[in-house]
This record gives sequence, structure tokens and C-alpha cells, in this order.
Amino acid sequence: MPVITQKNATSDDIRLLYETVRIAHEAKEAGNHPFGALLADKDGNILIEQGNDHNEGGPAMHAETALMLKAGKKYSPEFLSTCSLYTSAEPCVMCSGAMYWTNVRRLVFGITESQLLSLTGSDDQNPTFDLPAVSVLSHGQKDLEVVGPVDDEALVRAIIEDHIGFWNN
Ligand SMILES: Nc1ccnc(=O)[nH]1
Repeated sequence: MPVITQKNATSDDIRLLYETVRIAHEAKEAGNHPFGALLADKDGNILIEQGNDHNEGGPAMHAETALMLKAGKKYSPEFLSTCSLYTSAEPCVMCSGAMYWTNVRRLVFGITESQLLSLTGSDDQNPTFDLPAVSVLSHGQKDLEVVGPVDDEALVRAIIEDHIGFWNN
């Protein structure tokens, strides 16, 4: 069985989650869904940024999956095992899978998928799952660290802001 460690966010994690809020906002301004993700190295340097890209890539082009596809092409699995995936909203089953296969071993997310579901409802464009990433990842074979949801009111408000009034539910 894999070891899934759940930890609290560090101040660096919070800083990088605010960056995902900015990326999500930029995605929304570009006509995509308000989701943002980034890959950071173990020192907290941003290596790749990626917003939701469904306009170009279709409905499966979630920010996290798009990010993992780029990361897996650019870096070795050994290096990626030392990196973290940061995302404004908890990755869905597809994106958790993309993280797993790309060999990124640390996940940091802001709000849960369940919280996201309460924002999107059954919107045609984003009929959100209600499945914790840990539930997916705990069925794999890799040891991973998961941080989230983050208990920081200001950050949660910042994440949610771009979703309010966005979804038809
Ligand atoms: N967590 C996410 C849900 C839906 N779309 C995304 O790009 N990301």
C-alpha cells in the first residue's frame, strides 16, 4: 500500500497557491474556466504555469492535466519526484491520475472538489466529480504527500471569487 502523508500548508505553499489564483484569473480573462495550476521545485521556484485551456484543448484540458503533460515532456521522472503540483481547486480523478503517471509526488490544493461542486453545481461545462484526490491516489503504488484543503480564509475567498456567478447552476 502507498503511503499518503497529509500535511498542513507552509507559508511558501500559501504564497504559491495565491499564484494559482492569479493563473486561474488569467485563464478566466482569456475565456477559459477559472482554474490555475503550477509546478514548483523543492525550493518553491515556479517551473511551469498553466491555466485551464478548454478552448484550445477541449473539455479534458484541465489546468492540472495540461500542466502534467507539459511537465512530463520537459523533465525526467526522477526530477519530477522532487517537485510539487499546486492547484487552486483539488484535482479531479483524471488530473490526479495525470499527476500519478507524471511522477509528481507532492500535491498542494486550495479548496476541495466537494467545495468546487457546491460552486459549479451541475453546470454542463463542469459537472464536477465529488471524489477526494487522496481516494484516487491511495489506490496507486507511490508514496505521496498531499496538502489541502487549506485552512486560510483569505485564500479560500480569493479562490472562490472567480467562481461566484461564473457557473450556471
Ligand atoms: N480542478 C479543475 C477542475 C476543472 N477544470 C480544471 O481545469 N481544474
